[in-house]
Amino acid sequence: MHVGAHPICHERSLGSARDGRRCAITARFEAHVRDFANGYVAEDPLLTAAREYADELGLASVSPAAGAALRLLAAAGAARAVVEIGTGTGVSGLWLLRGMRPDGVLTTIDVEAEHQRVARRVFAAAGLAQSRTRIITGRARDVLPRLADGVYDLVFVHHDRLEYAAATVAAGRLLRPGGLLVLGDAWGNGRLTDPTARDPGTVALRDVLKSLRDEDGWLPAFLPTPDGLACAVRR
Ligand SMILES: C[S@@+](CC[C@H](N)C(=O)[O-])C[C@H]1O[C@@H](n2cnc3c(N)ncnc32)[C@H](O)[C@@H]1O
Repeated sequence: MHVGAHPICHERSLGSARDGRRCAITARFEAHVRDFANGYVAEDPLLTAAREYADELGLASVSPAAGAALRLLAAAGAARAVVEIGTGTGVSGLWLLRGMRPDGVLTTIDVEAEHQRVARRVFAAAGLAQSRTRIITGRARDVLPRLADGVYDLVFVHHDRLEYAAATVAAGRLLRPGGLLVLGDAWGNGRLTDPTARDPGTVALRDVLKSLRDEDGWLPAFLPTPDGLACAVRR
């Protein structure tokens, strides 16, 4: 077991971030940062309800901090055409739509029609016209080849880590030059930086982040929201 002074609290403690243990001060600091980031832009009751529906279905949704970042990114890019892979109950979709141009269309894909039924109700309750969303039921790998090349401003990927690499390749084709790819849940539920985590989903996530960083076609940055957003602009 590693024994050493912790870089943040300078306490000598048994264990370190490396073997998954953290001192109490660091844990409190991390909780404080997470709570501040999630509370800085508060969710409205509709987003809270959509998140609760997701919880009931056993689905993860983007954190409030990640949702606010998605809205920011869509607004900064004046996004009109957005693809989302992983509709869920519509939490991330609603954040994206609120940042997009008023005439923008969200194309959102999910293999589970039941999840999309809830999302459809959430979008309607938000007062969005049906024309603002194109909700496609199907597996990402079957649907993505049917979407047009080079016309999308933003692609948000939030489904199955084992399919993030294929979705990234597809996004390279779908995005216009200057368009933005965002991968959700990019901390891999905390496993990304745990060197002992070698499950296939975590390994796949590390590989896709490395390829985004190292390949010429992307300009990458990692946004450390509580759940992590890996972003890259299509050159
Ligand atoms: C984490 S949830 C998405 C949550 C949503 N983005 C949000 O924040 O509200 C992942 C969703 O991806 C869907 N999914 C999983 N694998 C898929 C695949 N291969 N193709 C399409 N959808 C998939 C699941 O049914 C689930 O609804």
